[in-house]
Order: sequence, then C-alpha cells, then structure tokens
Amino acid sequence: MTVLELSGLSWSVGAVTIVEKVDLAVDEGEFVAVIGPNGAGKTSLFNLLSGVTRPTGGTIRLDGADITGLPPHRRARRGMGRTFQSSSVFPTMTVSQHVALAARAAGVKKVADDGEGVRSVLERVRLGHRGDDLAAGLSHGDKRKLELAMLLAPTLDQGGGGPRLMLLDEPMAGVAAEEVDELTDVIRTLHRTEGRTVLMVEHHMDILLGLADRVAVMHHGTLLAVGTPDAVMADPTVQEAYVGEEL
Ligand SMILES: Nc1ncnc2c1ncn2[C@@H]1O[C@H](COP(=O)(O)OP(=O)(O)OP(=O)(O)O)[C@@H](O)[C@H]1O
Repeated sequence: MTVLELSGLSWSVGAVTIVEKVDLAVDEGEFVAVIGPNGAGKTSLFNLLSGVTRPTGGTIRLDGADITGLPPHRRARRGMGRTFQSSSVFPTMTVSQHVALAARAAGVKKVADDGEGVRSVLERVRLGHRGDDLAAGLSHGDKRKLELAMLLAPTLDQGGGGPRLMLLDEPMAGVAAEEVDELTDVIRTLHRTEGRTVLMVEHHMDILLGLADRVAVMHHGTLLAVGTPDAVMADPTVQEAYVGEEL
C-alpha cells in the first residue's frame, strides 16, 4: 500500500526553482534513501514533506489524503515525524528530560522524567543507561539517538510506537565512524522490527547498502533516478551527477 505519494512536487523562490516536479510513491514499510550532491534540494524536499515550507506546485498525499496544505503539527498527528540536519538538543537538560519534554510538547499528559514510558523509549534507541546524564555530555551519535527518542515520545501515551512515517535528515552527520554502525542498527530496528516507513537523507552510499530498499537521487532539484542501491550506483547518469564528489 502506498503511504506517501508526491506528484509534480515543486518549490520555487522567486525565479529560482529549487525542487522541480518530483514524482515519488513510497510503500508502507519501505525504506527510501534520498541522496544527491550538495545543494541538490534534499533538505528543501524534506521541508516540503514535513510542511515547514509550502510547495509552489504539485501535491503530497499521505495514506491517500491530500496533505499539501497542512501545517507540520497536523501532519505529525497523521503519523509523520521528522528530525533535522543539525542536532537540536539542550545541553543543560538530562536525556530523560528531553524525552519527557517532547512528549509534553505533543500534548501527552502526566509524563514523569524518570517514568517507565520515558525509560522504555530510551531503551529502544539504546540510551537506557544515559537517562540521568546531561545531553551536553553525549557523543554526536548518542545525540542523534536522543533525537530519535524524541521522535517516538509524542506517542508515549499510546505505547510509544512513534510516527509511522519517519523523515530522517542526515542522521549520520557529524557522527564518529565508530558510532555509525550502532546508529545504523538503531535506525534499522525502528524500520524493520517495528515495521515503520522511513525516508532518510544520507550522503554516504555505503551506509545505505543493507538499509535502504530504494535510493532516490536528487540533482539540481529534480529526481534523477530511483532504484535499488546497486542499480543506482551502476547508473551512468548518477555517476555523472556525482563527478568530483564521492558517491
Ligand atoms: N529559502 C531559500 N531561499 C533561496 N534558496 C534556497 C532556500 N533554501 C535553499 N535554497 C537553495 O536551494 C538549493 C538546495 O538546497 P538544499 O539545502 O535543499 O540542498 P541539499 O541537497 O539538502 O544540500 P546539502 O547536501 O548541502 O545539505 C541550494 O542551492 C540552496 O542554496
């Protein structure tokens, strides 16, 4: 079943077209990676998907319903959650307090910082042992895990299942090489074991092998190619787009 469907999705600022006529259908439980050279329009596409910016053309459908004009919080209520490219944790708050705050901000009542709900969410992202620590002391990899926990938190009162569709904007950015495997594992679990649909912006193809079902390549705002990681890597037009950059 198609969860997310983009048709002719476009975004221009003045005379500059930044996202141009993107067509993409994502099935339930699928993992689609969005890659592309710097400035290709990946984050702009995510901003359109999450409702941070309004498209100047085209439509976005979630579970068949047109959500093109809905603000971010209404999309969140329909099961869409998003992380941002830059890390957004507060250094002077503890890890548990972050999760509780994210839950309260989404309207979950009676959330205890040290409660069972918060603990179980932290365990799912492998931060169960860090609940009382200040976020300032976390490594980049652990900060990214905390952001994932905060994405799950708004559904704490319904078992903490989290959004059915997760949009992850470069979750590996700034993460040390030795932490990448574990973070990849956490994301894989959220996807496979929990049956969640994931869209993820990622620069490094090697991370996506074994994680993504399909890879969508953006270039100059358009979708250049969509296919399995192997097919996309072997595509001469993709290789050409990446000249001078590592695929
Ligand atoms: N609000 C805006 N106004 C004008 N131009 C913008 C705006 N937002 C983004 N752009 C431009 O649109 C293009 C795409 O930017 P975007 O951040 O979406 O690319 P990206 O693929 O995510 O890049 P990176 O890999 O470097 O994060 C860039 O040339 C950027 O300068």
